[in-house]
Amino acid sequence: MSDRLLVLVRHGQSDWNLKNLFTGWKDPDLTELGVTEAKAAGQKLKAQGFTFDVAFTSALTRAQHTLDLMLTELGQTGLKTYKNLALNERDYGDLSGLNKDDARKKWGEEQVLIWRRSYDVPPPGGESLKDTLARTLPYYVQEILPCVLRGERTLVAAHGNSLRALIMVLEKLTPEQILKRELGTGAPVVYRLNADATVASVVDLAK
Ligand SMILES: O=C(O)[C@@H](CO)OP(=O)(O)O
Repeated sequence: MSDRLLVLVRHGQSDWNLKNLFTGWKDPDLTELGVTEAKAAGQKLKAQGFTFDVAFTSALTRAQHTLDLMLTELGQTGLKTYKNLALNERDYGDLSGLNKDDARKKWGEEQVLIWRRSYDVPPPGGESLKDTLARTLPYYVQEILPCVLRGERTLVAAHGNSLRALIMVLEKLTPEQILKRELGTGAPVVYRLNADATVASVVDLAK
């Protein structure tokens, strides 16, 4: 296989997504809708004929559960899987557990958008996207990318912001461009890489 396939999937809706709470490194599980979204992601990949040789996920339940559900749908429950906190969600620090609308009322729409989507402004006590990238990128380069370049078809189930950090590098996005990039829950993004690790093609299966 010299397909150099890399599929990134954000976990399905979590209990705290539903409650509109900043989540970060807190560890809520999927909601019923999140379970449905994760299964649908697996079914979508299966319908397109994908199978995988290796999977990576974070140390958090919502991503691991999403991966398990996808692998069940794919008929690949025994797949070699690596779990690492390098793929965890961005740490929201003092905002963790706060309601996002309450935060907007308290600090204003613009400040909350800066904390949620800017590249280098961290929320109080937490990580900026740049900080998140500083821990996800080495793991990607050292552990994930070698699998992809060896031709192992690779599935990654992680989080909105840890994946946005990787996508920023993969798609060479500027800090302005990444601000607007949102990832839907349970929406696979399918990359094929060139031998030099640049992106040959990207298909967002949510669209
Ligand atoms: O709360 C979080 O950890 C993330 C992902 O759900 O939220 P946001 O989209 O605000 O970065």
